[in-house]
Amino acid sequence: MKNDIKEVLYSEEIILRKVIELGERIANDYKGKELLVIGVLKGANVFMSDLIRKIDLPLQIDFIAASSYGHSTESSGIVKIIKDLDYSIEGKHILIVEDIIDTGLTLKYLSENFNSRGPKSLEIVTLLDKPDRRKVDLNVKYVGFKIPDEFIVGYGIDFAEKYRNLPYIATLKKEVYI
Ligand SMILES: O=P(O)(O)OC[C@H]1O[C@H](OP(=O)(O)OP(=O)(O)O)[C@H](O)[C@@H]1O
Ligand SMILES: Nc1nc2[nH]cnc2c(=O)[nH]1
Repeated sequence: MKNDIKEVLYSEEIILRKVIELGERIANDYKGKELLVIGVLKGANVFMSDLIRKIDLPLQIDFIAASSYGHSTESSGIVKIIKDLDYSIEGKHILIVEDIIDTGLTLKYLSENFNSRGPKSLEIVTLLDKPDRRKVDLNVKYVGFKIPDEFIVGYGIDFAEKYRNLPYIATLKKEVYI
């Protein structure tokens, strides 16, 4: 697996520092409120597990599994819900957790879907953001790192379901995915 890596962009230590910073900001913003944190599977799983342990507040968690059709490096824009939420979000403060925002199509679809269920508030936290790739407007309150348009893997993020268990975020050698 490590032979496929071109460059480590964010080490375990750098990621941890960012997760702590985001967790503290979120805890501060939601003080006194009941928070429901929703992870978008599968990619956000690793980030979400670390993040919730750095939010020093009582909170609940839930997951939704969404996927763009296709397994290439390009988002198709057609979002499919594979596993819906277990609980109602009506009247609750919702924080959606994503690993990466690219075109924004996944979160656009999920935000509209969630907003139609009547939450008290709805915000987004993402570890990685590729603003140059955005196809739709999105209001993202918490962003870990803004990254250029490079294909990355690790820390939950896959290529063809591999590399999710890398503890760092890295670029792949071109010959691996082309
Ligand atoms: O902004 P977008 O262009 O919509 O792309 C971002 C989405 O793509 C990835 O998920 P993917 O569909 O690959 O599923 P996964 O989380 O199971 O890997 C990522 O986790 C986001 O959900
Ligand atoms: N693995 C992976 N999935 C993505 N989805 C959107 N951008 C990316 C990326 O850079 N890497």
